[in-house]
Amino acid sequence: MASHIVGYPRVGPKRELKFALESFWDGKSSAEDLQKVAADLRASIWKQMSEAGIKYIPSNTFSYYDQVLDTTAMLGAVPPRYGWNGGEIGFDVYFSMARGNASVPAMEMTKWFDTNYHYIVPELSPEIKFSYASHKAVEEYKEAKALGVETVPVLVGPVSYLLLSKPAKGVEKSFSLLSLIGSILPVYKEVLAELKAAGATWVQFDEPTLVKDLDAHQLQAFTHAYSELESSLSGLNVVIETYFADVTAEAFKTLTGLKGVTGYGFDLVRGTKTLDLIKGGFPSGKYLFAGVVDGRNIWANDLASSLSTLEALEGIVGKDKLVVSTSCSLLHTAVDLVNETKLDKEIKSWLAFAAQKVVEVNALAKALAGQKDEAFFTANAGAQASRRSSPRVTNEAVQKAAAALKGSDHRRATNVSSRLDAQQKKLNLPALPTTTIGSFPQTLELRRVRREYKAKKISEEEYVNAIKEEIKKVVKLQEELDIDVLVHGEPERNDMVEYFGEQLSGFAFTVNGWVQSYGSRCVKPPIIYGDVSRPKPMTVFWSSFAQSTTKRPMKGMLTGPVTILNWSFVRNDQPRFETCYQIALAIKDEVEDLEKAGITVIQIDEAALREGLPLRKSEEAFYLNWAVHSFRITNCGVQDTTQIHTHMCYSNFNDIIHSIIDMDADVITIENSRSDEKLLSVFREGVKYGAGIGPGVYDIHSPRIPSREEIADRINKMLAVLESNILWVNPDCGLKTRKYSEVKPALSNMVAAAKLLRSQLASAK
Ligand SMILES: Nc1nc2c(c(=O)[nH]1)N[C@@H](CNc1ccc(C(=O)N[C@@H](CCC(=O)N[C@@H](CCC(=O)N[C@@H](CCC(=O)O)C(=O)O)C(=O)O)C(=O)O)cc1)CN2
Ligand code: MET
Ligand SMILES: [Zn+2]
Repeated sequence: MASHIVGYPRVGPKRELKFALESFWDGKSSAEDLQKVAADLRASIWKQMSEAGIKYIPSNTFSYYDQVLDTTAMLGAVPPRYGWNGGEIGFDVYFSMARGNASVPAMEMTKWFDTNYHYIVPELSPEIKFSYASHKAVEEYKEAKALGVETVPVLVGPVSYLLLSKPAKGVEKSFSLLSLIGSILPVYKEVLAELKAAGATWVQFDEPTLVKDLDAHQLQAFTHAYSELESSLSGLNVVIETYFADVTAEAFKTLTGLKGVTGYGFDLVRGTKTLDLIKGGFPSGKYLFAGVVDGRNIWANDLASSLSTLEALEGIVGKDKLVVSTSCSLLHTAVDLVNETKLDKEIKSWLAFAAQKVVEVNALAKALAGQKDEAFFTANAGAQASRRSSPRVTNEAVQKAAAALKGSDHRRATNVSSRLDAQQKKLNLPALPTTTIGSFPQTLELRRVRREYKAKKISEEEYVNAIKEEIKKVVKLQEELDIDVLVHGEPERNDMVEYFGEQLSGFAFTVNGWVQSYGSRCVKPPIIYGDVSRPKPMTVFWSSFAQSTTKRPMKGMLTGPVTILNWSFVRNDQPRFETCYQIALAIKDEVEDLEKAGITVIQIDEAALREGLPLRKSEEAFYLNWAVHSFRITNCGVQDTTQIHTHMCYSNFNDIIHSIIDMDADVITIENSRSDEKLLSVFREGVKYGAGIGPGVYDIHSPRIPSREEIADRINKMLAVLESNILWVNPDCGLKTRKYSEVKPALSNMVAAAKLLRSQLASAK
């Protein structure tokens, strides 16, 4: 019985890759230093899997930034603005595409399906000449082989690659991305030939778009692509991986009918309906890669339950054709539980990170082969039982209060335009008010202060004073820049979700449970293991202090329930909406305490609302309903004069704009500039929108500093579709990842642009 891992985290158990990348980008270390760290990480992962007994070990799942960008490099699909002149793509071009450089902005970055991972969106045009420009897949295969490890090279499948791309700017609308399939397949063929020559016997194509609602034309593209590849695939075993949801009956039919393919991988955690399709008929002689170990979460697998699923599948596909696997790449979970020294022992026994999941996959495969590790299974059953019955998981009062919310409605009493009038009387803001999204740069000094306080190396008093100084500095800077609605800069927060998790009951934390979000940036999602409640106010102290240092309005800054839910590792023992309602009640208490403390503008970030949208249309309405309801619960109790802001990032909102309006926030600040202002088209199409809105005027994910003219130009585009009295001026997102040397000139240009347009508006009157 065989075992397989779809993919593995590359950042390293202690974020070694992150530090190596950032040091290289800062010019503090060489390309060779970076390559050495990367090679050591790959070697240790391969060794670990091979020692665990995994049969199908992936290679080419490492990436210096992103696997879709790696595919863009493989295909030589570099947008002309990066000045690439052919040849093997090096760090220069590669990182310019990812991060931009002094003269050229970065490529667009967007959410990878419904995860908190972000990929770099390929930009394609009919004229593009593809060429084999990065041999990384082959090099990694050979590198593992040289270490004595036979691997399965993983490629982003050709059809998913195109479906995840976008037409380059200026390309005519009728251009179909799928029409490029014939142009990219020759490169894939070269890669396959080279892999075969190097000795590869298996190859894995990740085609996760197969879990979406695809039309007949899109499905046809898979059939076409794989029959085109058939001769190149001969002599290789081929597995097509799908993940993140179940596949439709049509997609299942297409997939299992593909030529040249030996096996199919399915996510059997999120895609339980796929089980019925498999039971309804699985092609004989083909391999089933059964993804029973959850790659999206940190819970230990219920081995007994997985084993019975696998036994049933064995009856269908045959003993020698069933492969035990993970539900998706382990990229989306934390790396190694071994490094968690501070976790409560009982809670720790409920968990498995990537390294432990590898062991689970292997234990299941061995059990199927009749070599069950009884001790391992017994310990696992014990942990499952302890989690089911532990009193620390349940809080009946919370359960009751949350249950009462379901089915009821929660809304502010007056409509948004009359609220905005009441707020303006109080706030007296200029036209095109300027603001920022919340965080200011997290300097090394600041991180040191937080770290030393956590480690009890400095006293509470020293810590509080240091944070107060930082807030004063940030307030002063904003006043000097002449920003209208201020923020305190979030210096006391490590992360906008983790910070709240740390103060709510029902959450546990890790020390090293990092998960890659984009590039070198990682998050440490808290673990929601029990019913959620708020023992005491969380932000009132800092927000009140910040407000006391300025006459300008200071935004209270909270993370909303949907975002806390979507960016945590959530319970899998109750529906997501139940957990979300519990968090909503906790945030509601916080909103009301802030209002009582005299904070008149409160921002409740719902950065992750869009990414939680189910991948299948049929499930969207249900999600949007409870998600938007949860948001409204948090602020339905405030006065008309309290202005509620929300913020969202990376959002393709056009399809859910009515739900966004239904959140009934007074002001929304929204990412806009790193996605070619796609957001604005929804207003161009005439959607009625009356609340305040601040589409981001510049991309904060890039070190590049936008000019006043460029920002003014962006604001002008907004004014063409939105009334000037509802428009706000702000960056795309928080500034915590930037340096002050970037933030000061960028914000200064932003305020100058707003002032320029204010005067133009005034003289036009
Ligand atoms: N949860 C979440 N998801 C999100 C976002 C977000 O802000 N939060 N933003 C969007 C974009 N994604 C982002 C993801 C991460 C970061 C980010 O800045 N991450 C930081 C980590 C932030 C953090 O929590 N750092 C801690 C830990 C500090 C630290 O690094 N300490 C050292 C200690 C070393 C020592 O003891 O000497 C370490 O652990 O390495 C802190 O600042 O307090 C990073 O990777 O650099 C930004 C955006 C989408 N998804
Ligand atoms: C990822 S959304 C970020 C919102 C948060 N208030 C910040 O400014 O960092
Ligand atoms: Zn954001």
